[in-house]
Amino acid sequence: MAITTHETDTDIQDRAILVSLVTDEIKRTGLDPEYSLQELVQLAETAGVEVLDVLRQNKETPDSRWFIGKGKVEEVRMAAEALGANTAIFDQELSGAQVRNLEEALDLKIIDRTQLILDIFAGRAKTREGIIQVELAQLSYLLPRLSGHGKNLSRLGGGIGTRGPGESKLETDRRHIRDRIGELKRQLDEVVKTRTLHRERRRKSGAVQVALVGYTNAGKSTLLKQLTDADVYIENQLFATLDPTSRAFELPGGKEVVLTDTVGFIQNLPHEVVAAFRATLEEVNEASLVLHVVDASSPNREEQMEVVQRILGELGAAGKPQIVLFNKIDICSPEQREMLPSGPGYLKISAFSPDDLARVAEAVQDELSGETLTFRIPGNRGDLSSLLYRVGDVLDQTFDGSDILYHVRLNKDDYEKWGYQLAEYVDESAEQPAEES
Ligand SMILES: Nc1nc2c(ncn2[C@@H]2O[C@H](COP(=O)(O)OP(=O)(O)OP(=O)(O)O)[C@@H](O)[C@H]2O)c(=O)[nH]1
Ligand SMILES: [Mg+2]
Repeated sequence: MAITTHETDTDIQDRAILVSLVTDEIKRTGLDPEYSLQELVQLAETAGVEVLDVLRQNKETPDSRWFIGKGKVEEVRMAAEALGANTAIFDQELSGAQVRNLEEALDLKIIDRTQLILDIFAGRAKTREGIIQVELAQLSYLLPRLSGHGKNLSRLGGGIGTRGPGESKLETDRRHIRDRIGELKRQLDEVVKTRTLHRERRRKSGAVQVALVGYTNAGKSTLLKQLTDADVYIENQLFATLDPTSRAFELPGGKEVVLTDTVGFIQNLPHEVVAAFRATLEEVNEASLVLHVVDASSPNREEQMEVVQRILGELGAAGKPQIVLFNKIDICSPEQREMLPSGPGYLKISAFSPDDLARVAEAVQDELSGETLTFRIPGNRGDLSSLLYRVGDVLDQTFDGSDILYHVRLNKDDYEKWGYQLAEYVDESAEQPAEES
């Protein structure tokens, strides 16, 4: 099986040349290819690969045979020879034919970004669900890339080490892989059913779900640990967490919610991966509140936030109430702090500051229990006054000329339902300024 075999090859250290091709299409996306490449270096190191060199090429369109241009292939070959590389890792997705042609031309193991990510996942998966999902993603990625024949076929799924699904040579047969995919999907359905039952039970017991989401390495697991004393794996590397962990989390008012840590997101997260990890990521959809953890110290903070919002959208969770936690504020430069947006829905925190953790707990409580607003209702609008009493918890009322000022605690859902009638009567000047760090 895919996961258990990788130990055998760890003595053969992967020594790699990284390659990035910047096409016009990539330029049009506006994404920074250098940032992607930096990340590829981190991913490679996380996978235990020694990075020897990084080569780049600008080209209108990819070469259909080798992806990079012929001259560049020669350059990679010479660099590999000079530095003693045994692997080339491409930052963009390669077709099956391109992999085979490159292998032939370079006599190196050829891996692309997606395979590298899946390989890291394979090394991390601990739960049954995680293991099934990784293998499913690997095989879904591999299948359309299996065409033609040859010795290279079995190496195609090899990945770093031998964690790839191609480890067992027999499994490189297409039909066999299709069968296996079917089997894995069935197994996953079972796991999903069990998970759904658990969730149902949790829901019936009235437990409210809060999900920690964010870019990989933002500090999600650290926050779960700091907030709940959970014993979770924390590492300064990409994709430290693969399987979701849930812990009870007590809010200041004594109410308990369930806080869930999830797999981190990354740019260019391949579709196969999102699809395969849907079961895990379902947790996010079940949540009443999303805590979006951001590494505020990252120079790529904004891109990372966009990636997270886009993937939340793909999961159908874009409209969830969200609190953005700008984490790692302790290592931000004054300029970085200055640039951070502020206001309601944004908190600047360090996961290591007890005061900040208390503010997170307060914010979660406020968000879940609603907010206190002041309404200025004209004295002749008895209908609105009674609506306020119906949908909210009126804390006090004072008279101001011909108006009545109501201080009301509103439940979020109710306010969303009725707020359109009341919105224009919110008295902004009476609001508390948003809490700031
Ligand atoms: N300085 C500082 N470091 C932090 C803070 N929060 C987390 N870290 C560090 O950031 C690194 C990543 O933390 P994790 O909690 O593993 O991050 P994650 O979001 O769970 O990452 P993945 O599971 O890989 O997606 C670790 O080295 C943490 O110690 C913080 O507030 N300040
Ligand atoms: Mg984590």
